Amino acid sequence: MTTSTRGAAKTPAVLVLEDGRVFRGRAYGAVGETFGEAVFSTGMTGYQETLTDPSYHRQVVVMTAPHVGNTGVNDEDPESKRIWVSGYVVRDPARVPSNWRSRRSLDEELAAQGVVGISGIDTRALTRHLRERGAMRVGIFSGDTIQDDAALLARVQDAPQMKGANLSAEVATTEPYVVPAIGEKKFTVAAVDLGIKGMTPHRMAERGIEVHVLPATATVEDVYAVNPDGVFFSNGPGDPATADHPVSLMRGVLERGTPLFGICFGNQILGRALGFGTYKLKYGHRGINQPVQDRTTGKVEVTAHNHGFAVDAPLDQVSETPFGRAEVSHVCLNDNVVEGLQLLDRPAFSVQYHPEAAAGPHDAAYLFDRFVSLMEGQRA
Ligand SMILES: NC(=O)CC[C@H](N)C(=O)O
Repeated sequence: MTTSTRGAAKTPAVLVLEDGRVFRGRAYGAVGETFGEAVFSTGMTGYQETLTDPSYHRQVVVMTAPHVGNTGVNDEDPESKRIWVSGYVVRDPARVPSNWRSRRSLDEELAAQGVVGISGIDTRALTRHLRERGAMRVGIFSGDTIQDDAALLARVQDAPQMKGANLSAEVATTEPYVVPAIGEKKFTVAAVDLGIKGMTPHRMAERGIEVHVLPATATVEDVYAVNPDGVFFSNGPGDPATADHPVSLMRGVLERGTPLFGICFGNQILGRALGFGTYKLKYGHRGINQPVQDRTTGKVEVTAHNHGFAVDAPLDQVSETPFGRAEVSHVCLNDNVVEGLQLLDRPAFSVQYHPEAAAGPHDAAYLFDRFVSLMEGQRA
């Protein structure tokens, strides 16, 4: 990737999908080339949180909202230390950002971080294509990297697939760190970082939890060395079928009966730890308006999603697992995909979506309170 930006808005760019469909537009952000899995996000706000979510590592994100960058880039909203998307696709980027917190334009930020993007293409047509054909590999090429379409297509078809990708270690912390409780400390949680977003420990800290964030390679001994009241497994990039170490770590936690909560990748890990399979969705769920039903209360919540894989568990029956009975606690009302699991004989549950979502909606914030209740129950 190169990062020259001067005149990028006039530099031609080409987006090539692995099935040969081509879109032509203009460079946005860094000029150069990039590859990844093409996925679309329907969120109309929260682009900074999307770009900096480590779960988007190796994905090229297509924004269905036509105007992106309107509020520029601030220093408060990132979910991690850098942008993780491997490429960014927008229709009509803001020419003049306007917001009291804005420090620079999104175009400048993408360029400064070396993230290659494309603008000025028909993102609606591209999204419909991905919805019909499914998420697939893509390349974006601008400036000197443009060659004839056949040569570009061959390069896209050589790029790695998302299925089978083991990526947590590429994004997670290598050193443990502590996020202190806000106010009085009530609990200690060991959070296994598979690609954690900054807002997750914050949501726990707000509830009096001191969060010990541990590397993805943490062992059962590392987890129990912090004397946790609860253990958390984070979101993260890649294919859950490859996450053998987190699955065996989680089994160690389930055996001990410590309260356990998982989000997104963490839900897929719980699924696997219980003996269920995972599979790749055709085009996944990404956005901030996905309807989910909490089957334990019957309530419907509007939620933030970012997942391309899902757990394969029976919806309408209680399953016997090595850790007792388990059931599907949450389901997506658009397509009946499993969105949450809970154990009936042990204090453990997880959701496939994002109750921490900083850009909102916040309907699902109660799940952090549920985790607190499990930890309180264990003490009583
Ligand atoms: N946000 C996440 O944790 C995503 C989990 C997994 N990488 C998926 O795409 O399904």
